[in-house]
Amino acid sequence: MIELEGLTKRYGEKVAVNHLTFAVRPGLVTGFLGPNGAGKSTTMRMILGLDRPTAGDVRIDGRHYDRLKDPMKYIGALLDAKAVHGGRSAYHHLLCLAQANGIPTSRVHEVLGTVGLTAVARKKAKNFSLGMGQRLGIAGALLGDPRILMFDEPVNGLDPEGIHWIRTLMQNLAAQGRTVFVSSHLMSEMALTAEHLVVIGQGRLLADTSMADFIRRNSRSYVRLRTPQREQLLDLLHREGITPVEAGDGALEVDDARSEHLGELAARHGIVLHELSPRQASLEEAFMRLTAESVEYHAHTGSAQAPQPSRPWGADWKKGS
Ligand SMILES: Nc1ncnc2c1ncn2[C@@H]1O[C@H](COP(=O)(O)OP(=O)(O)OP(=O)(O)O)[C@@H](O)[C@H]1O
Repeated sequence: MIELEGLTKRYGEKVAVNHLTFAVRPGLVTGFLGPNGAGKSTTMRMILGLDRPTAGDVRIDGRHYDRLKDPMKYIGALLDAKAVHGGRSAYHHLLCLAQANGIPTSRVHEVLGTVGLTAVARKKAKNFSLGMGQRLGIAGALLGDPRILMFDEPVNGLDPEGIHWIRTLMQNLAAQGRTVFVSSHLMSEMALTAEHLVVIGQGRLLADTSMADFIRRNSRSYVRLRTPQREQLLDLLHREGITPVEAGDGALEVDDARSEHLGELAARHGIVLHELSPRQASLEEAFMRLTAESVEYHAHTGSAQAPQPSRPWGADWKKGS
């Protein structure tokens, strides 16, 4: 279990992590989500005692990282896969780590097998592909057979096979009862991997919820309507007890409605429709809406920009679990 309490980190004027309080529980994969610059890496560095909190506290199984005897046996982490001495072979890299941390050599062979690097164990790490480097970093995290594992953006830049492998590995580690905490800025990836979600934006906690709950609340289906007779359509919908949402581009959205029903209703009242389309909001869209206000750098092209919220989704379930 990892427990954060009011964890805060300031760099001068910049508040990178702002009073974060949550717990990462064993037996499941917890996704740590946030847009670029949200404070995920800073939080993970504080968990590992690599950065000092400005305020607040973080404990690993009830203790501070620097109070852990043989910390690699409690918590294994992959923060930066490139942080390897390139001139060393995979085997020697892991052997050095094992010897420095009182871990038996037999574990080196075991973890090389687990991550599928046995055949290239004697090759120099500097010749490794991105995927092989990630696997080596993960082998290092697994070396002490820790109950807690933490991975910072482990699938960044990997091909689909590598992504699938890491996803399965994390789920297997959680199924063994371990605590698995993994950061990402991709909601779609987390939806396939994590059972629990912690979302942050500009260092602040935006959501701490089960994935099932997030999906249930955000699998919004709606019908999009566009008409040149907007006022008449609004009046008609209100008379029928239907409250549409303004889409921002002149269109109207009606939640949980059937397009046939709305189309027939408009036809009966002689209202022309230019659009009548059933839609399903994606989880990625829900995540972008949740974090829209806390994204540091927006793209300025319409297509790449986060959708403008027609209403603040997620506002009603912040921190709900
Ligand atoms: N050493 C530092 N000095 C000053 N500012 C920093 C430092 N480290 C991080 N920051 C700032 O703190 C904020 C959080 O950064 P952090 O790297 O933790 O975010 P992140 O969520 O991991 O982002 P990314 O997904 O881009 O890696 C950013 O605005 C960053 O510029």
